[in-house]
Amino acid sequence: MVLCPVIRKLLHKRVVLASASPRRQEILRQAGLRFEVVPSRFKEMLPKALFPSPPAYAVETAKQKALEVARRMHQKDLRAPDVVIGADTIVAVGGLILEKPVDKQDAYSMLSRLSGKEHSVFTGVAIVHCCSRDGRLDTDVSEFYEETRVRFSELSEDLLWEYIDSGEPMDKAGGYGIQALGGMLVEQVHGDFLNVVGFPLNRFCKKLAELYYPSGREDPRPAQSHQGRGGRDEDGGERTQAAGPEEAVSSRTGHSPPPFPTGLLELVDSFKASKALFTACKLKVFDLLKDGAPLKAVDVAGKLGASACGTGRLLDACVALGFLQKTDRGYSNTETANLHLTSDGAYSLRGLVLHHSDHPWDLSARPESAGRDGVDPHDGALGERTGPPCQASCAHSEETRLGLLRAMHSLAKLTARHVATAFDLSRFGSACDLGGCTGALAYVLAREYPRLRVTVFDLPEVLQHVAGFQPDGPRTEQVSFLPGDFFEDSLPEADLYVVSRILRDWPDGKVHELLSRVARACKPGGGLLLVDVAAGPEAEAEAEGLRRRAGGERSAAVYAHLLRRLGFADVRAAGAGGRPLALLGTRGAP
Ligand SMILES: O=c1[nH]cc([C@@H]2O[C@H](COP(=O)(O)OP(=O)(O)OP(=O)(O)O)[C@@H](O)[C@H]2O)c(=O)[nH]1
Repeated sequence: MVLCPVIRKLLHKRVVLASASPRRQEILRQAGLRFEVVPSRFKEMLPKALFPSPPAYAVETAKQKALEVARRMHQKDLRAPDVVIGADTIVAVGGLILEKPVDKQDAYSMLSRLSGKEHSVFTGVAIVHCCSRDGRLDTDVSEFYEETRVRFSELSEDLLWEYIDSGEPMDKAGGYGIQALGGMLVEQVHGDFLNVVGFPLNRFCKKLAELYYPSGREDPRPAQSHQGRGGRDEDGGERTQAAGPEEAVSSRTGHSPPPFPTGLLELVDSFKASKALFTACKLKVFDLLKDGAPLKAVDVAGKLGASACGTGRLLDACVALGFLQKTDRGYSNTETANLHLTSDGAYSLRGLVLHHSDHPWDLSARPESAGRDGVDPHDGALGERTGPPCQASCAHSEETRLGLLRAMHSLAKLTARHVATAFDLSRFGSACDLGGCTGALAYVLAREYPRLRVTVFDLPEVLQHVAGFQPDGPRTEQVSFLPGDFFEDSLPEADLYVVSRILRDWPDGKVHELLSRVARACKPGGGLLLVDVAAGPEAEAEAEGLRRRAGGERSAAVYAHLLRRLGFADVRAAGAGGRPLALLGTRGAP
């Protein structure tokens, strides 16, 4: 079947994943689904002998997991989510069903049973559409399963025990994790790999497509049957009620709707997601949940002096965004939140988030830029506009400038080591970081290259604040600060010029002017390190479109082309965390 973009169909629904499996959460999150996680309390103890086949068992377990969550959530708030997804993964070998091992000995007997043989991995999935009406919960279950066949090599006793002692088998069906160490055991996989990991994403999308893009206009929904009448869908799955996707209604009334405004709705949705993050940071939710025991929504509300209901919604939104986790004991921070969203985390980005929240337009513009010589960094980035009215006032206030410095400092600190090590810069003896602000990158460059002397060149009104941002530990003599304007003054002499995170909001003309000045100042054999490029070909295209609309990064290809035109040769790109990060060009002979 032809796949359609289906995940977006769930973006505007409240979706709950009834699973504690981190793998399922990751697979679905990476597919772009937004959801809350409410692990099911359903005990996986259905009598296996009653099922005609192993997948029938997996499907029923998945369904019971999802229904348990739907009912519990409905009972709690008299409001069920729109969709609950449940899944169950099992291994079937020689008529036996293997689930998660209960102890090491159990893991040993499972793995030795699988050694040198082929087995099947089945994941049953239930998609439960819920509707609370007059205090009653109506559910509509669609279900399916996927099979993947996996062949193991012959496993030596030593390998078996070494693997078991790694601890990996314990929370995995069949006692192995194909995505990690367990991959060593596997000789052949026939079918969907993600199905083995715990969630058959491809089949899930096809199922959603069946539900949300019904084929014929006359009878838009796939043939369905109802619970109690023993109906089965084409996968052998039981359906309790017809699914209710919106297209079905419009087809029945004969009304043909306009094209679905996906981009617009996604924009609204991402605004809501950002808003939840901004609000939680402002209210210091992550500070509150740091280190301590998990807290219930009412307790968080009490400490914040906010309403329990609103706080609960905010916390659930943070769970869906991956910043909080929710268990029976309450809410607690995820690793990401501890590291980046608390006020005093070593890599805190809270300042950046707060600045984004208060000054969405001047975030990346340099603090001094607005109003200077009538140059507006957003010119071009936002068409003919001469600058947002908010900019003059917010960019001039001292408090705003400090907030912006804090934001830029935290971001530079977070990425500095990646930037400093993206290329081998040991051939350079001196560097000049243009607009290097608080010196966050300069200090890391100095630490990585003990021979390198780094000058931070920035406006006097910026440099007057840098004392408050000096790094911990011994001050390095390698770093010095020089006041100046890189558009007006001669650039300090250096073997390497660094242009990091300052170009994104400038119009093309200003970018060209600055890089031309760098090219003129750079000696043959000298370098230009340019940081802040958009990721990947798709992201590049998107970045170009987005940048034209609202400012932002340019693609690596655009910058590389410009650097070559300006006389830089051997322009190379390097990335970090799977996305492009920086370009290094070497100045050729003029
Ligand atoms: O190769 C791999 N095979 C299986 C897994 C993981 O194994 C578990 C299967 O257990 P189950 O389906 O019962 O799910 P739980 O983890 O108990 O979570 P629920 O709350 O949904 O019941 C599953 O986590 C797979 O991801 C694996 O990681 N690799």
